[in-house]
Amino acid sequence: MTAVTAALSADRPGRLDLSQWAAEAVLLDLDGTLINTLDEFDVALAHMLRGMGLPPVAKDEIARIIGKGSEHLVRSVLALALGRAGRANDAAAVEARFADAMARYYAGYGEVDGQLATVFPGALDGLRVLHGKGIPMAVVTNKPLRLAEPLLATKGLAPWVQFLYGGDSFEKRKPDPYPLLKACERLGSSPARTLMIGDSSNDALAARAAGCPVVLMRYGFNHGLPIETVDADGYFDSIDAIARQLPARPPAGAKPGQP
Ligand SMILES: O=C(O)COP(=O)(O)O
Ligand SMILES: [Mg+2]
Repeated sequence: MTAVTAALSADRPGRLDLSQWAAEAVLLDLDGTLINTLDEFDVALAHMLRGMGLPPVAKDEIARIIGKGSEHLVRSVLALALGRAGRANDAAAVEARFADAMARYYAGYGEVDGQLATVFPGALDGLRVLHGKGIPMAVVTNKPLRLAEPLLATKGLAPWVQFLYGGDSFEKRKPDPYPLLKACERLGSSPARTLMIGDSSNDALAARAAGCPVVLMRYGFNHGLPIETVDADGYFDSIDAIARQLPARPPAGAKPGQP
């Protein structure tokens, strides 16, 4: 039995007892996990739609679409707005406007990147605690690097994170396991000993396929669905709470079981 299975079969079936499980590394999602970026998405998309002469889309509708990358977000919002304007909104109509919409979206987002976003309570402390325990971290987001990089820096999270991978870092993105596997490779950790912390089914699916245990934040977006409907190893209200439970990483060279 692996240590993960052993910890899972403890007194809370289906849940991973983090205090009994030594993490070699942690992977973190960005939007909805570390940072609340809903207001930035809202402003950038409003800028895009205004410039295209299309009606606005509500914030709660945007919250349900976030998490699958900018292209998916822009295509979905375009289709919604075109439909509301009484215009054709099939795939061909959306594709015809896609490049223009993306350019407007990036321009709108670039003006507010990091300014309207807030770090979720406990996220920064959580990163500090993980760092103090010697656990290396990487951020694996579907947000493009050009937006993710300044955001992480502006919000003061960058110094705690070894690597950042965006939705455009590789050919495949979450829910594909590829970015998680590449992050593990770079961190020198085995997937089975690397904890993914996310906020959506996208993160959970990618982690399951990569063989990483996964815990999910209750405050995130998750495509508008209750988070506990997603198969995961635990559900938490703050990253701080996760970080405090995990044991410190044993020094390099220590044998399993050694203090
Ligand atoms: O869809 C996005 O742009 C952000 O997604 P994330 O939740 O992977 O950070
Ligand atoms: Mg997310």
